[in-house]
Amino acid sequence: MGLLVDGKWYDQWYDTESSGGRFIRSDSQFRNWVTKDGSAGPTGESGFKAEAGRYHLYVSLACPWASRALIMRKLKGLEEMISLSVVNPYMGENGWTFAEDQGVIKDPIIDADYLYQIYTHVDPDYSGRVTVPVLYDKKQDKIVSNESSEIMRMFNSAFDGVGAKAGDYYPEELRTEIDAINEKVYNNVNNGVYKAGFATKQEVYEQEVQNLFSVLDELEERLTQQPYLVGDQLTEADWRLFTTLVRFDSVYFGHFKCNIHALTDYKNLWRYARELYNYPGIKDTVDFYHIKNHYYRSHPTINPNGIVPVGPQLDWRLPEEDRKK
Ligand SMILES: N[C@@H](CCC(=O)N[C@@H](CS)C(=O)NCC(=O)O)C(=O)O
Repeated sequence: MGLLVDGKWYDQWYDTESSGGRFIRSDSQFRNWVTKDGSAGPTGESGFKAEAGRYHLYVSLACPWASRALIMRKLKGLEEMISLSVVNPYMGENGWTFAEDQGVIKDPIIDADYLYQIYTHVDPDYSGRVTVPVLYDKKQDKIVSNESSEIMRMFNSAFDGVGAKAGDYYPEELRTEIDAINEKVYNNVNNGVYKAGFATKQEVYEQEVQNLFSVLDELEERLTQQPYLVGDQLTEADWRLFTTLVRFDSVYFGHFKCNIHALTDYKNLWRYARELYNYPGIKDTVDFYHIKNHYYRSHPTINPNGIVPVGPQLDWRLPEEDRKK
């Protein structure tokens, strides 16, 4: 794993030394928005109009952030409209690569070997982390965005006039509630597992893992009252939680030591996670080979020998009698 400094790649692990053993995620730098008419979005420049065939999405099937974008692309039926590349699950000294493996989809734009070449292609002096997802504008040869939460929002509505499927996962009247739950889930669950897993001090790890499980307990309780995080309707808040839940027992429980409980110990959350997994189209976006091989092989500081565990054996099917709460 590494990063770019003035367009040059350096192989370097996260620095937790200067932050008291804490993992601090850096902010994404490309923050433009695809909009219906090409006007500027909440951040960034104008000039990215929603058009079929114009944009390309780079993802890792292992990555929970990239998976959010992939899920929204699926839900909104944008597969034909927005082309896709998938990186190799192993993220080593060159970061994400397009080396051949099952499920890898090569880069059609510059036939890059490494994802960082996409970043330097649009900005030869780029400094920062090279992350997925990346939404790329083939018309202007620019990166639109490398921030998954914003790519999700664009996919949710920007392409509605050019043939996207119906469905609004961020409805106006629920936004305040969605934003509030997203904030809590992001800090304690989505990023919480990373904060626990990458902590390099015992007390930091313990605190992060406690925060994570206290929020999972809260969510478990919430799901006794209502089927989804924000009431009766599926929203982006559910899909954002889902990408962490689906990786939980296979990776975060063991690799990131988030092991106070397994997801399968939570009656409601486990049922809910399976319901979302079995939602039309969603399981096509989940690849346990990429998920397990990425995490267990790419983090030598926490799993130096790179052994990928065989289990756990999980049954993601949801029997008919469990479908209704
Ligand atoms: N805030 C970003 C985070 C994306 C992110 O951190 N992706 C990880 C993969 S799960 C990555 O590419 N990491 C490479 C690195 O940090 O060098 C987003 O939500 O899009």
